[in-house]
Amino acid sequence: MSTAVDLRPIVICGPSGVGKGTLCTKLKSSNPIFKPSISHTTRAPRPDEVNGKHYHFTTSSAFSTLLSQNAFLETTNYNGENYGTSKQTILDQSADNAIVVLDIDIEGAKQLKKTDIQARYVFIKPPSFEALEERLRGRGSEKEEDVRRRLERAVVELEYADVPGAFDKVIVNDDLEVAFTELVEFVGVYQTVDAEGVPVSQTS
Ligand SMILES: Nc1ncnc2c1ncn2[C@@H]1O[C@H](COP(=O)(O)OP(=O)(O)OP(=O)(O)O)[C@@H](O)[C@H]1O
Repeated sequence: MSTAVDLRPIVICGPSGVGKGTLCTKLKSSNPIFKPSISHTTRAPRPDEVNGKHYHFTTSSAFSTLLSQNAFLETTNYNGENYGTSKQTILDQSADNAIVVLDIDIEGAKQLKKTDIQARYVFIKPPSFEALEERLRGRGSEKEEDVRRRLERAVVELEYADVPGAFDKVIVNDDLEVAFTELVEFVGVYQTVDAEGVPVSQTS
């Protein structure tokens, strides 16, 4: 017997360093149905990158046009190039039988809520503020000033997570495996490949 799979995108929010990326990576490697959203970018493709698979490679003027049409949930500028998560891309990927997993900040989530995209919103909480600080410092990828800025932002994000109805599910990422199990249960699609990539079961 097969049950219809809920293809609504999964939005994963939470303060920097809480483990969103770690959980998203685990989710995506547990079942090929989970896909990251394919961003638009103005940067040139690298030799191994395929347009429409790794990114939607776009000219600066096309990017500006999309921006003026309010086509993006969020945009970033990195190394002088623009990157954006397009709402239409999320709709297209969902129509193509993928569950899009979005690791976006709260502002991006608020933007998404204003659209007609029916997503499922998950907030990842640290077991404590001290644990968050420890993880951020432990990762060692940010300068002290940046760590402080991220922690200040975390206070605001954690407050927003407590607003009734802001998220469909709040998961405390204390033990990673426990948090991952909670995430999988919420999403309702069980793993088809184990950590070695060996098939283990079908979707629920
Ligand atoms: N449950 C956990 N217990 C201990 N450490 C963890 C746990 N989950 C993740 N980590 C570690 O915490 C650090 C931050 O995790 P990660 O980079 O996934 O966070 P993030 O929320 O994606 O951050 P950012 O938003 O800045 O990208 C990493 O070093 C990761 O290995």
